[in-house]
Formats: sequence, structure tokens, C-alpha cells
Amino acid sequence: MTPARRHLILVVGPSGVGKDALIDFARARLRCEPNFHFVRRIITRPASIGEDHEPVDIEEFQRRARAGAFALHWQAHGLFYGIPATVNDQLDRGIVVVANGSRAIVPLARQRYPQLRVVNVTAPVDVLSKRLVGRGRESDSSLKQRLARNNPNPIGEDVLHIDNGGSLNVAGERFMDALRACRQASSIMSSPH
Ligand SMILES: Nc1ncnc2c1ncn2[C@@H]1O[C@H](COP(=O)(O)OP(=O)(O)OP(=O)(O)O)[C@@H](O)[C@H]1O
Ligand SMILES: O=P(O)(O)OC[C@H]1O[C@H](OP(=O)(O)O)[C@H](O)[C@@H]1O
Repeated sequence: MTPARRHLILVVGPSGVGKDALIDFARARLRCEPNFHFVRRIITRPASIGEDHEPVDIEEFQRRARAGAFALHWQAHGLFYGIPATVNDQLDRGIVVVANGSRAIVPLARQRYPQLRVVNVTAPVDVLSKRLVGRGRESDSSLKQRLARNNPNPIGEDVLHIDNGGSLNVAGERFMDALRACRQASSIMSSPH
């Protein structure tokens, strides 16, 4: 059995736009459906802060990077982030792999995963600001830096833009439709004998 597609889905967009909220929305609703995997990232940040991730120190992160333990890794906000290389086995089995990514990693991800799908989440900057304040995770200066971080929006045929400036339910349903479409495209086909 071989998969028709290797579908990695990178969810990107500015801090506070709702990447984790959309991923949590879909994970909760798709948990009974087969062939989705939501990545638990490796981050040089304490376990108590942010999403459920594997916390490591910088030395351990760099050791893993040298050992090829990451499918993709990057730096942002003074932290290191990694997607474990184990996702490659899942992609080979036709599983749709969904990860919170960085806009800056999209060009490299396209080289490594030609069938990459990018979900670019957007919202007006005043909405981002209110959400980051409401989330209460960052200090004032860190919050300002996050709002000032201005990576360009990815463009291309592989990019789906989702407006999450309004209701999470609306954006979440659109996100789930995209995930289901990818699963359909990566449905397992019998290999020739
Ligand atoms: N559509 C929405 N309506 C209202 N609140 C939202 C919506 N989407 C996300 N939020 C809230 O906004 C805050 C930021 O969302 P979230 O943490 O998912 O953003 P993020 O893009 O993952 O940010 P970061 O990159 O900093 O991790 C959270 O408190 C979340 O609950
Ligand atoms: O600005 P860019 O590079 O697109 O995104 C950078 C990083 O910022 C966020 O980190 P966090 O989860 O808030 O720590 C995202 O998850 C992403 O990994």
C-alpha cells in the first residue's frame, strides 16, 4: 500500500491570529475520524507556557537538530521550534499531518514536501492585539515585539487563506473542510504488483 499524496499541512500566521485555537477546534472534532495527526511540537519553552508541547533546553534542541530528529525547525520570539521527523513515517502511511508552523519556514517546507498545503490564518491587527492581551501570556514588551513581527503572507497555489477575524466556529469549519479535502486526496491506493 502506498499513499497517493504526502500531505503535510502547515498552519501559519501572526501571533494571536488563532492558529492554536483552530488546531484545537479541529482536533476536538476530528478525533473520531481516521488518518489525521496533530503534531506535538518540540519547543525551548517551559511546559507550563503555551500549547501542549515537548519542552527541551537549547542544548538538547541543537543536539536533536544535528541528529536529524526534526522534519522542520526554526527560530522565532527567541525560542527554537521543531516538528519531529517521525511525521515522515505518518505521511508515508497516508496520514494527514497538521502542524503549527512559521511563515518563514514555508519555502524550505515546500522543497522538502512538494505536496505541502499552507493554511494562512489572517485577522486585522487590532483584533490580534486584543487577543494577545486577552490571552495574557506575554509581557508588554514581548507582546509589542509579537505585533511588530511582520513576516510576509505566503502566496501560491498551495496556500489557503482563512480569515479568523470573526467567529472561531466559521473559520474552524472552513479549516476542517480543508483538512478533510487533504485526507481525501491522500487516500491509500493499492500499489502495483
Ligand atoms: N475567532 C476567535 N474569536 C475569539 N477569540 C479567538 C479566536 N481565535 C482565537 N482566539 C483567542 O485568541 C487568543 C490567541 O489565539 P491562539 O493562541 O490560538 O493564537 P496563535 O496564532 O496560536 O498565537 P501564537 O502564534 O502566539 O501561539 C487565544 O486566547 C484564543 O482563544
Ligand atoms: O511569525 P512567524 O515566523 O510566522 O511564526 C513564528 C512562530 O510564532 C508562533 O509561536 P508561539 O506558538 O506563539 O510561541 C508560531 O507558532 C510560530 O512557530
